[in-house]
Amino acid sequence: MRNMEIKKALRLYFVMGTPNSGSQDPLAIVEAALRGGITCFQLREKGSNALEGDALLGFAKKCQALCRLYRVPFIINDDVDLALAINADGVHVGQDDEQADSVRQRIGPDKWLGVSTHNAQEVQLAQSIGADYVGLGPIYPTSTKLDASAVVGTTLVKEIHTAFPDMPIVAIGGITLATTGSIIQAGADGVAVVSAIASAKDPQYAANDLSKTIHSLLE
Ligand SMILES: Cc1ncsc1CCOP(=O)(O)O
Ligand SMILES: C=C1C=NC(C)=NC1=N
Ligand SMILES: [Mg+2]
Repeated sequence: MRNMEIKKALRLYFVMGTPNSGSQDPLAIVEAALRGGITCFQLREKGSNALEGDALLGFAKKCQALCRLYRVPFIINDDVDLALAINADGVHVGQDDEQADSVRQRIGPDKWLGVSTHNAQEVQLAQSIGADYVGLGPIYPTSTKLDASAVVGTTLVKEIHTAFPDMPIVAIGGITLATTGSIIQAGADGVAVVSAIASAKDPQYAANDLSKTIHSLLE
């Protein structure tokens, strides 16, 4: 059943773009994260000196090839054209991006559609347009997304999970190994992280620690 497949994929959801890789080789970080056991990868190419055009297309294809090797879903953030061009497994859009319902028209029923949400009203809207999952956050303060909205905390995770028991929920924003357990226990199906893996001195090890913690809490 698709819903269960998606909930499992959300367990350890790595989100990254080349600007998040510091001085490291971004593709090496993606591969290390895959080796460490991430369950989903999202290419979120945003911010200063983000790749564009052919450079972005080439990098996206390399990430997609790695994800295929590790049998991990490959999601593109915001850029629906890119997602369609390379036949990504899905797209993730924010509240301010192309209206999620027109995205669903463009990508069709089989690709995954994720929507960023910050409150119950936005989750309700996402559900009504057929989102496959919601990203909920920022749970904690984050310096990765410069225009993040107000911190919501794990209380909202519990609230949304209770109000929308079937909606797959991935929490995002300032999440670390230390806070992952309480987020899962609040009812999230998984955690989405950028810096906890991308900025780790050993991204594979960081991903593996997160994976072990999450899988110790979920059957
Ligand atoms: C993309 C996004 N959306 C809400 S917070 C965030 C960034 C999360 O980055 P980090 O895991 O480093 O706090
Ligand atoms: C903003 C976001 C929220 N949630 C997820 C999963 N990805 C994002 N880019
Ligand atoms: Mg966006």
